[in-house]
Amino acid sequence: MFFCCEQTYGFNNQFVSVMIIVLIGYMGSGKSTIGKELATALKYSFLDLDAYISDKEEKSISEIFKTKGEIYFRKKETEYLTEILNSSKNLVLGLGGGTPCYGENMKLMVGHPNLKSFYLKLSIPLLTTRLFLERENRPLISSINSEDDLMEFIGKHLFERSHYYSQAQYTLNTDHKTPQEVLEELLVYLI
Ligand SMILES: Nc1ncnc2c1ncn2[C@@H]1O[C@H](COP(=O)(O)OP(=O)(O)OP(=O)(O)O)[C@@H](O)[C@H]1O
Ligand SMILES: O=C(O)C1=C[C@@H](O)[C@@H](O)[C@H](O)C1
Ligand SMILES: [Mg+2]
Repeated sequence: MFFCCEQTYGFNNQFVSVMIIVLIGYMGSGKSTIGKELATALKYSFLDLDAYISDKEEKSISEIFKTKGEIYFRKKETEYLTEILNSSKNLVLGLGGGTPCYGENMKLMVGHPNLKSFYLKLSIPLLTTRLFLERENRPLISSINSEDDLMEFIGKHLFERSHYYSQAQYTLNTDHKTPQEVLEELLVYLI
């Protein structure tokens, strides 16, 4: 295994480790929202894995799913995740909702020496309310037409995915918390 991030860098005659903070969670759990604020607070760069994949492939995530299929997307997701984990700068990384649940992705992160991972946990009813209004650009749920069907889908999906999400180093329950409150809780583990 080779991680650039294991290296330390001379800085003002000190050695400074590069740190990657990874936000894990279901679609709509707040990874992008909280991630940007956390990066600003820490003066780190923010990287959203979905946006990174979209840039590299020059297609929206929905277009990738439609034209190349989900398996192609999952292969690229692992490839780009590996690339990012090997990068050598301080980073807050917001994963895709499914990233921890495929291939060896979770192992890559758990075994990484300079990485802290946080699961932003949100209950099924709150995820449903949030996602029902924002499902259009999320290909796995865009064709679901009622809140009841969406709630059932999310419930089943979380039943399968929780096993992976809960391998994060820290789990934060974010129900009824503002982004600012979630950010403050996160910072407690980082400062
Ligand atoms: N703590 C919060 N309280 C209320 N609304 C929130 C909170 N965090 C995020 N939101 C809202 O929920 C929606 C989804 O948030 P966001 O896009 O950050 O989720 P995500 O985890 O990045 O989703 P995806 O995996 O689909 O990219 C957005 O409209 C965002 O403004
Ligand atoms: O939960 C998922 O599997 C996904 C979540 C999004 O972030 C995207 O990565 C994509 O739409 C798949
Ligand atoms: Mg996002």
